[in-house]
Amino acid sequence: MKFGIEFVPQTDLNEIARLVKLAEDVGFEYAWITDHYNNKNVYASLALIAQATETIKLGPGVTNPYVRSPAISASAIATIDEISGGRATFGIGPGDKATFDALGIPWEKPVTTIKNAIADIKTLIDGDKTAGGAALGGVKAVGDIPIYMGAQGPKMLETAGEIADGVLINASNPKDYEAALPLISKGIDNAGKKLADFDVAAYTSTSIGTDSEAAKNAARIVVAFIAAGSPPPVIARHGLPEGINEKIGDCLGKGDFGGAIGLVDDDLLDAFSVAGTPDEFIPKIEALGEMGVTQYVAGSPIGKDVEESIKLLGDVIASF
Ligand SMILES: C[C@H](OP(=O)(O)OC[C@@H](O)[C@@H](O)[C@@H](O)Cn1c2nc(=O)[nH]c(=O)c-2cc2ccc(O)cc21)C(=O)N[C@@H](CCC(=O)N[C@@H](CCC(=O)O)C(=O)O)C(=O)O
Repeated sequence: MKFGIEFVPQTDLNEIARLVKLAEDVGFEYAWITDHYNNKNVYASLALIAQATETIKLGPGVTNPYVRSPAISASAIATIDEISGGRATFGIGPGDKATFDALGIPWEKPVTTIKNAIADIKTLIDGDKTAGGAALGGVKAVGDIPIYMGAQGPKMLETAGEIADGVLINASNPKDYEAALPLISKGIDNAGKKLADFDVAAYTSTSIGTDSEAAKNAARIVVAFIAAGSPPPVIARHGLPEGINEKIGDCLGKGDFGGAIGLVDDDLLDAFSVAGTPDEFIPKIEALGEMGVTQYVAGSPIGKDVEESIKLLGDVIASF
């Protein structure tokens, strides 16, 4: 099992770079930085992290093909590869409708758009010319840059299997991977590739601590947002009460975070996060591995005390 860590670049970037260095020191192999237009810039964040670290691979987790053209993304990730001495990875997903509505960007044919974007980005990173004649000049990737797709829908998962080197799935429970793996495998088979060469990364909401209840409580608000954004089939997949996503969504919509958190019981925590003590973590990560997960990505909130939690995750990593 490989281990990654996710940060949302909305806090002090030098602190994030310091925490990624700590993560590298305790055994994490990947750092993924989320990309939302209303947060700090993902590539500026990655440049700082590249300077602060030596071995950890790093990249957007995930950008999208709508806010930046493939040429701009290719130049940006090739630059990170150059700065980091060949450690760049590249995560790209379809983004979300709410974002593009706010930006006035039409969100059309996401599968086709991602396929075309990845084809152009690969062409440019490889130093070749696109059909339109674009080519990178003053920046050159050090080597191959693995391309991951952020995906959750069936078509997007199959497409990831077909055209990417790995997939980042926003899901924390083995049931989600039981459903996702056949779709990813279909795409891998379509492309004549091997599952063994493909990285299935579980982008999980993580909260670890020495006190189980405190760790679980730290995850409840994040799980509330995930549950509220989960479609009915996902609620049903986890055997959760029908309409719980709407109930939580209503509380969040009214700013009633206490009410939303009050609705997040341990079944919801188990469905949408990995939370508890290190001893509780190990069997949960093993269960994800049994479903075909090959990279565990520790996502928000990571824990009540992030620095302490990264060290505890280091103990978990040491046992794999
Ligand atoms: C588009 C959408 O794909 P999806 O994978 O479910 O999208 C949900 C999320 O993955 C997407 O919003 C991501 O960008 C969210 N996301 C992030 N989104 C961000 O904006 N920033 C992030 O940092 C970020 C991180 C992230 C990490 C992991 C992860 O799994 C997702 C992440 C969907 O509806 N897919 C369906 C339908 C696809 C579709 O539109 N098909 C049409 C069009 C086909 C065509 O396009 O040609 C058709 O069949 O006709 C499907 O896959 O079956």
